[in-house]
Amino acid sequence: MTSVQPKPKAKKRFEVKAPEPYKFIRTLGQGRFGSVHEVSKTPSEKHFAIKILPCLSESDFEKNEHEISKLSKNQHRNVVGFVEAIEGDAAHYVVLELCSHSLHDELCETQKLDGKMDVVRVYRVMRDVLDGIAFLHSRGEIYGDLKGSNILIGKDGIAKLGDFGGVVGTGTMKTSNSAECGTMQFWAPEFFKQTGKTGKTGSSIGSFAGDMWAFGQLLLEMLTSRSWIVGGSSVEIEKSVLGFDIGSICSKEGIVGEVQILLSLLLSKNPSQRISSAELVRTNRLQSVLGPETPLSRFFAEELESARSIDMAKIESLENELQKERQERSKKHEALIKEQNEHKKTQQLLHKKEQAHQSDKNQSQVLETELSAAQEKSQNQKNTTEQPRYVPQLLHPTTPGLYSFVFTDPSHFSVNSNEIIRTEVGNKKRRKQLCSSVFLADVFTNGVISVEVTLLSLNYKGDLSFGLMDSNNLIPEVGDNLGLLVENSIGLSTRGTLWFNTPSSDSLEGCHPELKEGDCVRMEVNLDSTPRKVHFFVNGKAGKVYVSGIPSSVRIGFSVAGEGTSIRIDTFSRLSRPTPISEEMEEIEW
Ligand SMILES: Nc1ncnc2c1ncn2[C@@H]1O[C@H](COP(=O)(O)OP(=O)(O)OP(=O)(O)O)[C@@H](O)[C@H]1O
Repeated sequence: MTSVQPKPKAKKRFEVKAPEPYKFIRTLGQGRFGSVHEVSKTPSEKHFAIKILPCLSESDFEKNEHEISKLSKNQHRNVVGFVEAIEGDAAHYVVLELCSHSLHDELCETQKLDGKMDVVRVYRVMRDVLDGIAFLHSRGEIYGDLKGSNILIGKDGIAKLGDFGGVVGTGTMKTSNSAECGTMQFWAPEFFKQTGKTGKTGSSIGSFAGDMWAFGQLLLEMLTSRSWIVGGSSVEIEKSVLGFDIGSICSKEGIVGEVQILLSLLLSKNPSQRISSAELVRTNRLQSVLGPETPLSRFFAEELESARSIDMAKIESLENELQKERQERSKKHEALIKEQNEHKKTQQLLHKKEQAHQSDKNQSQVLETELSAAQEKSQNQKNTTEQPRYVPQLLHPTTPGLYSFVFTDPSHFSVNSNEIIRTEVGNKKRRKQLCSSVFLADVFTNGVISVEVTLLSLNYKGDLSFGLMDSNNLIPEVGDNLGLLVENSIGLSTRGTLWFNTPSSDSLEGCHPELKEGDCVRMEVNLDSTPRKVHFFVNGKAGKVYVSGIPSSVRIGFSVAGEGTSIRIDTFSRLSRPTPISEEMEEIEW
């Protein structure tokens, strides 16, 4: 019997088949430069996404290597997870974390239903995107292709930047080929270089300010549920971008106050007036999409009404004034505390002296031995009752150990996995250690949150404070004081002092022993109890006091003064139940 030879198929340019040990499951999408597929890995059966980038020429090879290198070197909570890259005969296979959908899908769904996206959802997604963009910008990288289909929503619900084909470092020129330079609908006006003929594009596409324009377009699209850049051809799109006027869109859509200012700062046609990603993170302006209006936003809205344009200098000077006022107040507060502490010390010394005169020396020795034995006994008892009885649960279960941060000034820190190192101390001319702060990106409003850190390296006594602040505060500026540098904050300093920058309490010395390198500090914030509470543990031992009446929404972070000081975040979890507060602990009101 002769076997029938199958007719040879026409040779494909590259095979849409997964490389070993991956098995093809289904196609997820098709981009301009490659297709994306869901695959499972044998033998674990874990699912991933594989992006197939054809590699048919030298220039394809370079472009693919560039994308892979940018993605693998810039891993972050808000960047799609890179697993590995496999070089095939005619393609590069990039294995990625499998995400559930793109922001573009979500926007299409909302538009189909004729609805508007919930503002909390808008805020959450855009804050994730901003953190990702700010992270890239802090490393001198431009994202270059921000749009809904490049924002992927992970299985963990976190928005991440995907598709690193557009990423370039500063100083790198991009080609003028629009197919390789992001998507025209998201191009900033300055990228359309008018040469007399419309449709001609500039030679350098992509800048930090260009990323912020695209961020603004995306935010506007999410808030209004429609895209404002229209047109089917490049000429029409160019016309639409150059004629774009955020002022008239805001009045048409009834967008006022802080949100209008935010959009105007992002969608300013002048790139030098556009807000930077670092400034947007620092000022926390994005939070305005959540409303409600503040007196400051009303002031700005009135200003806008009359001027119809944003006076950047005025905004900056207002913010500087506000900041100065805060710093003055916090200096006064600190001086007052110092004075009170000095007074307390003198009083205590006088009291001790009096006691020494009155008592018999021998009797006092007997008493002291009895006292220390009793203290030891009670400490032992305390330790047994304070064993943590909770089941830790990671807040970001799919990316255990990787957290994202908000910095006073990212250039003052370097982050290596969960280790945060203070690299710069600011204005060295002043020969002073200037304090800088770093916060976990999350704002907490409920639950029992436990954050445990190890002090890896301390530069000098009292150079670090670990605590929380009211999330309504702006991220503080670099400054002279420790504490968290702002009002409505508390922190445990490495001197063992509990700092209070609160309306009703003074800082307390000796709450814990002085902290040293290698010590492990845990802060437990209970936002579910009435009143809300926070307490600290050093190497498992609770302090003498706990704080009640903390704000309903808080940020957790550090203020660091010493150059080279480093901390590691060991656990960051939600506890199923709070650690009981011992009756011996004193309650101090916020
Ligand atoms: N890691 C992933 N997990 C799940 N889906 C993904 C993943 N990466 C990409 N996708 C899906 O595949 C589609 C194609 O992605 P790709 O990045 O190749 O192109 P694009 O962004 O849609 O288009 P363009 O190439 O024009 O930028 C995306 O729209 C997205 O829906």
